[in-house]
Amino acid sequence: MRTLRFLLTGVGNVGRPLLEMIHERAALLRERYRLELRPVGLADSGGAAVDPRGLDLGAVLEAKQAKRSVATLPGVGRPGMGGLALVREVEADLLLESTPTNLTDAQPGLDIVREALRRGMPCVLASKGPLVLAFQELAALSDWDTPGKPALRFSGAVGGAMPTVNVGRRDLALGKLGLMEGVLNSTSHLMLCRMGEGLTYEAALKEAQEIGIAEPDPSLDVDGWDTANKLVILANAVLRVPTVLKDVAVTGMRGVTRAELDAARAKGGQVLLLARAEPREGGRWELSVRPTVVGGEHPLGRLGAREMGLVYRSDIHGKLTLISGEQGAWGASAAMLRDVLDVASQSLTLTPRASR
Ligand SMILES: NC(=O)C1=CN([C@@H]2O[C@H](COP(=O)(O)OP(=O)(O)OC[C@H]3O[C@@H](n4cnc5c(N)ncnc54)[C@H](OP(=O)(O)O)[C@@H]3O)[C@@H](O)[C@H]2O)C=CC1
Ligand SMILES: N[C@@H](CC=O)C(=O)O
Repeated sequence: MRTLRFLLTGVGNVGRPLLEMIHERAALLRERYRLELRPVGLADSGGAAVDPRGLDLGAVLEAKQAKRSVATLPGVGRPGMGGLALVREVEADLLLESTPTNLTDAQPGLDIVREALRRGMPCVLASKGPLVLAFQELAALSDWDTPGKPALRFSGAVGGAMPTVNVGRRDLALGKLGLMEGVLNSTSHLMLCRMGEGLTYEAALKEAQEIGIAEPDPSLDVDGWDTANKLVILANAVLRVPTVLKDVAVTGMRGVTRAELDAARAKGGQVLLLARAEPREGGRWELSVRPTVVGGEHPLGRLGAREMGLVYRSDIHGKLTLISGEQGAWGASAAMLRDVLDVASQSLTLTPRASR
């Protein structure tokens, strides 16, 4: 039996279900993977909770359910202790990071992940800011560029449970990739569908917020930036082209009218907030995010309101369409868990180095 001691920064819509899954599936983890995942440090916006013997997840989840910070937990709470201090001061084998995405400076996630990787700690991210603003730097600090360096995984950051990064990078190995198209933001897609059914913009956004899929700042969703973030991550990770946000032409969905939604529907198609990566001369890619009318014959033309999708085209694999149903933040939590298992299977000797 192996024990992996983990830190989690961000205990919100993604972090909470992740802890629930770890708690509820502890027996299955032991039985199937001979693995115990032990939470030794958690941080939210109010501070941290630390226990090297393992925090009581039942008590943690109860506190978060009651909208209390983990820092209020008796005996283990550390009011005011941030994620960075957690990584510096608490010995652990693995960092899980799910703080809010911030496109200004990618903080607090970026410093937390940098510090963890520098200390030799594998990192699993749901947050996109560090990947979007510093992909090449994090790749250089991790196994992404150099085998043997600490693992960096982020499959939950692009499409939740839909295995966009894994399929593109691993399963389409050696393929020369062609046009890639995706509906990668659940919130805007749900909103476009609901508005097509007659809901107002505000009511549609409220539904997305209620199911926990909207960003803490929902302008990232509706203005196309969350989709652009995911396209930047896929371009770096799958297309293997160093890419930053300004390489993407971005138009959000706020300007889409009811008449446009109705017209697309009448023809059997729909309006999608579509991410596209199109190969051009000289190894260049043209990247865009914009509302796009697609017909019913398009592989994503009949995407349901609660679905996301991605179409890869490869010269040797052909066309591959991924569609994931039933969105929800838990899809990203489940993807983080699969990344944890990937890290656990690859690093047979994880070295705790948090106290240096
Ligand atoms: N929701 C989704 O469907 C998906 C989200 N993501 C990404 O995952 C990340 C988390 O999203 P989500 O869970 O929805 O967001 P939430 O707003 O629900 O949760 C954010 C968590 O981070 C905590 N937090 C905020 N600031 C800090 C800080 N400075 N230090 C430590 N913790 C902090 C919050 O604390 P407190 O609890 O005290 O408020 C909360 O626990 C985002 O980067 C998002 O882009 C990725 C895929 C899907
Ligand atoms: N806000 C995002 C959450 C996942 O990345 C979305 O709506 O898709």
